[in-house]
Amino acid sequence: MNKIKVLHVGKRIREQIILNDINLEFQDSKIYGLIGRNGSGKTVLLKCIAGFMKPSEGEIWFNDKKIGKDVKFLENMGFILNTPGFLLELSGFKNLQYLASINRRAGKKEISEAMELVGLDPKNKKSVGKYSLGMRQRLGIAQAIMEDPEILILDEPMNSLDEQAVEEIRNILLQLKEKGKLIIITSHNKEDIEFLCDEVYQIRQGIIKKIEKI
Ligand SMILES: Nc1ncnc2c1ncn2[C@@H]1O[C@H](COP(=O)(O)OP(=O)(O)OP(=O)(O)O)[C@@H](O)[C@H]1O
Repeated sequence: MNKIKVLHVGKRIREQIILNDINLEFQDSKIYGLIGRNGSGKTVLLKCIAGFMKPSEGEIWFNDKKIGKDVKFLENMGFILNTPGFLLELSGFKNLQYLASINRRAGKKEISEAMELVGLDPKNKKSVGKYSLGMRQRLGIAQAIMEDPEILILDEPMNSLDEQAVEEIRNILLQLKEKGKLIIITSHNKEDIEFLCDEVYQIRQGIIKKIEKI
């Protein structure tokens, strides 16, 4: 059973308070949504949870390990944060192979399966530079799931996707939840959040508030 605890987390960037006393708890088999205006701090919070950014105050725990102390980064995590940077001259498959060589947890089979799941052909030799935005976004999702992580942190995973793709990705996320994954997503699309998330939180002026779903 995985649990993430965010305890009294604050973040200041150059005297600006981005996050103020954030307290949250996340667990397996659930999808959590973060909403808020542009610049409200959603990405900063996700980066703190992942261990890519250090909170100014407070602690983040992954099970019995403190992020930034016992472990550098959240363990067993797949993520999309910012636009995924791919090597434009290589195919999608080669890009994922390159990224998989870092952790050595995903081989050719796992990469192909992740690509097929998001509707990309692993045999397609087209270079990523010639991919549409939607194809790149799908590749980003394939990269996040190829190592079969227990935790998924996805910053606007539906960006640039058309209606059909959004529907497909929604179903994939729901399947992953059924498999026991802990998923945190941000979205500007209310419908995605309503449809997908078990719990929704809004960040406003650094403060987080649980939104009761209608
Ligand atoms: N590395 C950084 N250096 C300076 N300021 C930053 C940095 N990262 C974020 N900020 C500032 O923190 C605030 C929150 O940014 P963040 O990216 O978390 O917003 P967001 O809610 O994800 O917005 P969006 O919906 O546009 O993605 C913004 O004012 C941003 O300018």
